[in-house]
Amino acid sequence: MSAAPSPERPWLVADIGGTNARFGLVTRPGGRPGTVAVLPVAEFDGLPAAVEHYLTHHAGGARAAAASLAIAGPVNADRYQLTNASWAGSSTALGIAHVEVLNDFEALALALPQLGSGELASLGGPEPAPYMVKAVLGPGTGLGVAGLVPSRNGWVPVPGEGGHVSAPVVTDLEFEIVRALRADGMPSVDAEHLLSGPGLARLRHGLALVEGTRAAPLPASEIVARLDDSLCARTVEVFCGLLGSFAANVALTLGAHGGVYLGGGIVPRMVSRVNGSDFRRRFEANLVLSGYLTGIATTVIVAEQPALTGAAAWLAHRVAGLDAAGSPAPPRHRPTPPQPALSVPEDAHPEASPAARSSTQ
Ligand SMILES: Nc1ncnc2c1ncn2[C@@H]1O[C@H](COP(=O)(O)OP(=O)(O)OP(=O)(O)O)[C@@H](O)[C@H]1O
Repeated sequence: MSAAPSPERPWLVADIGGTNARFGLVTRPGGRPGTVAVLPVAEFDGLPAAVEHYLTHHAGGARAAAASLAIAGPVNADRYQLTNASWAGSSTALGIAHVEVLNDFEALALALPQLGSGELASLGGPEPAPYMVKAVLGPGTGLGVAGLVPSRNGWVPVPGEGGHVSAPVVTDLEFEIVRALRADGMPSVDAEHLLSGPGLARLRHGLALVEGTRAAPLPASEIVARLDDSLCARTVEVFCGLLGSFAANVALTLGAHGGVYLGGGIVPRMVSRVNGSDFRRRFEANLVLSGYLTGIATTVIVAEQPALTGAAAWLAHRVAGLDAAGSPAPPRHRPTPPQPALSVPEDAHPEASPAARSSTQ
């Protein structure tokens, strides 16, 4: 069991993505991470070299008493494997007495109960219901997804690999883009292949193919920045529509009455674009359960490095036995979820009799 953090023996927290490795220190119990630095993953051979660099060059040679590592990829006890970069190994190689390894979106989910209103921006819907299941997702180098479930003993994070489900292709244009990309060599159509930084570039390429034009490749940051370029603007529109449908899929799968939260490296940088897009209409556009989705808030996490906050909360929970999200535990008895406003059109399930439908409600 590790000691509480102090300025002399801080806790190291990290959020390791396919592009960026973010580090910070927690120097007091319950404190938020400070001394934050962001290092490029591609410039280091592996996690131990990046940790060594951070502690030596950004943290005054600090020696960590414990660490919490949020990794963009599957984790198994002390072992990690980045999905979109080469780093892999065991956390024991860091030589730190107590190390927790968790998924990066699991850490982001754990940050949610700690975030203030100034760290969140609405994308539509009602106020998020407290103490109900929450979902978090975010396009970055990849597409992360996780849930956060209230229990009698506090919040329970639910990691997964939801970015690798099939892409939520809905409109004729989206089908045409995917068909063009498939013909151009895209091997499969995971959601992450379209809803990520590389996905934005792929969507723009696909849109150009559909329109019979050629466009020199551009990175995601350029596509988002070029407001007066028609192809870039339409690419962002397609991205936002797909994102709305994907967020709805996650909300429906988890029953996320506590809200769907969006993080990652792209959406927080273009909140007004997403707000002015088809995102929310696509989120609510479900033939059977539109009323259910209308009652679910969609919110962008605009906090600085929120996954570090979640990684610190997880360590506090594991070391000091605090609620996993570092916040007061939810009520012992879960409130009844709002009843979904089911409005089933007569022709939605032509094979089902009214009696059969009502028995499922
Ligand atoms: N200003 C910007 N606008 C839009 N996209 C951007 C911007 N800056 C960076 N990106 C894109 O964000 C992605 C990186 O996002 P993020 O910082 O979440 O990565 P990461 O945490 O390393 O990745 P992941 O956790 O998904 O593996 C890159 O694909 C990059 O092109």
